[in-house]
Amino acid sequence: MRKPDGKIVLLGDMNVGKTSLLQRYMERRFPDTVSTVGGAFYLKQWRSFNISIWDTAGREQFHGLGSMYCRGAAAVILTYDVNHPQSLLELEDRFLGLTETANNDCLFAIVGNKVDLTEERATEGGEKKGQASGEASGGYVSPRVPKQVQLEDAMALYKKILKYKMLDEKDMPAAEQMCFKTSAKTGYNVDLLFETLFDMVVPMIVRQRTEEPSQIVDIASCKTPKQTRSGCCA
Ligand SMILES: Nc1nc2c(ncn2[C@@H]2O[C@H](COP(=O)(O)OP(=O)(O)OP(=O)(O)O)[C@@H](O)[C@H]2O)c(=O)[nH]1
Ligand SMILES: [Mg+2]
Repeated sequence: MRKPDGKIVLLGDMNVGKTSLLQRYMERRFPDTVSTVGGAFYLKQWRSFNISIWDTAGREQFHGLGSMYCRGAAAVILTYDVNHPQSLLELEDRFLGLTETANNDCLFAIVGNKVDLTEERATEGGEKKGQASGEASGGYVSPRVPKQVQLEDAMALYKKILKYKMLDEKDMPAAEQMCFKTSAKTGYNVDLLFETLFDMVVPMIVRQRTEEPSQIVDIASCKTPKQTRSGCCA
């Protein structure tokens, strides 16, 4: 197997849909998933390049492995569930620190998954119009307007990450370009997410390749240093 040319890593809390996003993209389906143990990767050929996409476990007990998976990453997909604001906060508190091992010019995408549920809930909310807010249903009090994460919150986190990484906003893709709302269930924006990143990662791979040879010293072409009379190198 040829060594992958670039690496993309999915990070985020358990249950946000990392595995589902990857399976939706790679296998074009939305199968039942089990909570990931450790990590797993897919290889995607994009143009003439091989890109590995790593799925990681969000469960706390596997947290220590995260920085290992991020080693040498060209891009990290920080995933949250749009219906669980806490999962966005976790990205900053728990997952951002794991990206220290990624490449210096690593790209960050912030992805709010499960948008299909917000649409469902909005429709349900509309149907129940007229009911008292927070009305008890079978003992469970459901708020009329569910708390959802807004895209602006994700964009604010993106800008915070650039500051934290001491990256100049001018040199990096804009927040609007790097914050996505997706649904692994319907496939909404899933291709856009992965393929936007592939297109951004490819020039990084090419740049890396052109920079690398200049660091290699060609011993054969090195001239033998002239000897001075005293025997020291000139
Ligand atoms: N409605 C809906 N459900 C989703 C979506 N994505 C994932 N799910 C469901 O959410 C649950 C968790 O999905 P996973 O993909 O296993 O989550 P994960 O982030 O990989 O979780 P860990 O492996 O534990 O870190 C599963 O029941 C999925 O079917 C989505 O876009 N919409
Ligand atoms: Mg998983």
